[in-house]
Amino acid sequence: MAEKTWVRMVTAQTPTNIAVIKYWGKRDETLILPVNDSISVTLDPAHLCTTTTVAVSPSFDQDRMWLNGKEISLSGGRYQNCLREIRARACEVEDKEKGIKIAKKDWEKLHLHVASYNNFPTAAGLASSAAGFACLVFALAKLMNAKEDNSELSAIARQGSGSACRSLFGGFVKWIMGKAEDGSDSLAVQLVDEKHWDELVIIIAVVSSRQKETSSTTGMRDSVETSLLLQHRAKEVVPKRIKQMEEAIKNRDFGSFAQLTCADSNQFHAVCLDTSPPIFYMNDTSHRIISCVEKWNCSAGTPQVAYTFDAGPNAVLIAHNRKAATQLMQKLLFCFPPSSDADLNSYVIGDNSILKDAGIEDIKDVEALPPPPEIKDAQRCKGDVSYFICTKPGRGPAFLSDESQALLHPETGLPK
Ligand SMILES: Nc1ncnc2c1ncn2[C@@H]1O[C@H](COP(=O)(O)OP(=O)(O)OP(=O)(O)O)[C@@H](O)[C@H]1O
Ligand SMILES: C[C@@](O)(CCOP(=O)(O)OP(=O)(O)O)CC(=O)O
Repeated sequence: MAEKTWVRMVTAQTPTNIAVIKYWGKRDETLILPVNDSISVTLDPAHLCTTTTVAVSPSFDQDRMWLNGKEISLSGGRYQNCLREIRARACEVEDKEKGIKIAKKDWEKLHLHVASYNNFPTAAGLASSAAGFACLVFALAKLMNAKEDNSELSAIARQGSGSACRSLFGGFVKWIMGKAEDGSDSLAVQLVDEKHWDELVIIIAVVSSRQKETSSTTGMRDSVETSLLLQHRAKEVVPKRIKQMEEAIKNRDFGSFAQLTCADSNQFHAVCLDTSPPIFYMNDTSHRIISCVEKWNCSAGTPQVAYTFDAGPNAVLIAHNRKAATQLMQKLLFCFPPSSDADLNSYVIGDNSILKDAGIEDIKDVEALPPPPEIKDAQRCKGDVSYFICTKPGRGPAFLSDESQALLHPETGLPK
């Protein structure tokens, strides 16, 4: 090994994803092996993503990690499993310019520094663990010159958080549950890339950005132990739905896509209710959003928007196209206007150019919106939604080569 002065770094950016056929329940808790396949759509990293810098240096005396600027422990089993698996695949690295040579066997002794930043709330039901673990594994694989492809890396990210395996790809992604006891065939594959169905528009209603009461991990463990509906779902319902969903995505059949997405979200929450003690992830605002979309889809004759909810009250709304998204925004802003002192540009974030299409420039335009005709006696619930994020299906992980975007200092390897 060269002198004890160098620091080698890699920075990557990884998207989050939202399942349209849900993963809920493990058959192996340690390896994180699911009881059914799942399918997700990757969200545009321009609006929701994790940035992670990983560094190695002979001067580091222990593995350390900083999440959103605060040091956290890496001693947890999930971090340890990911680090062990990726270290086992590390290869020789040589950078003649910097005088760095790391032999394969050196990786066992060398320590790592990791700094990660989520550009959205952590542990608030917006899948920070998915983007986070995918980014960690993706960046480490590059740092360590591992030769595995993204599907193989997904099987490592899976051991950090199940849903993380689906964040190794853009577009629509399937997590194949696999059969092997060692989990080697439980990995993600890309169904289609983000260009395949690029007219879809996604609006997330952040109903609460507080940390949730029952984590996904605990919730699904309780469901596996107590819910009969979960067993029926995994065995009888999901396998058929996966096939139908793959067809709907391949054919860009929005009617079928929306019907399957909504039904699967509702069944996942029914499993939560069927769990003992029951788990309530959605709240009154979530239910009002469902009702608003259902009434509109019904009156339009064909589905305009699909809704899906993860382990929290936030709604992820997938609109057929820009026109449907514009109408959706008008309906949502009528039903859930911002509190009077709010600034519209911080109430609707992400790609908020949709506001312009909707003819909304300021709060006065929101106040003047007509009630959605399909909702009888539509109520206005000010302040029930914290904010909206407008986004779309997006690409998979990418490296950031510009050192100024690194989260660690290139000389000290400590957070900037
Ligand atoms: N950028 C990151 N890098 C590594 N680990 C992360 C990162 N962000 C979050 N995590 C891990 O994920 C945990 C949060 O996961 P949790 O499942 O509770 O919330 P979530 O993923 O935001 O919500 P959900 O999975 O329900 O959508 C954090 O405590 C941390 O351990
Ligand atoms: C409701 C879900 O979002 C559950 C996600 O669960 P996690 O992947 O967060 O759970 P662990 O594997 O225990 O880390 C549905 C989904 O993403 O498929």
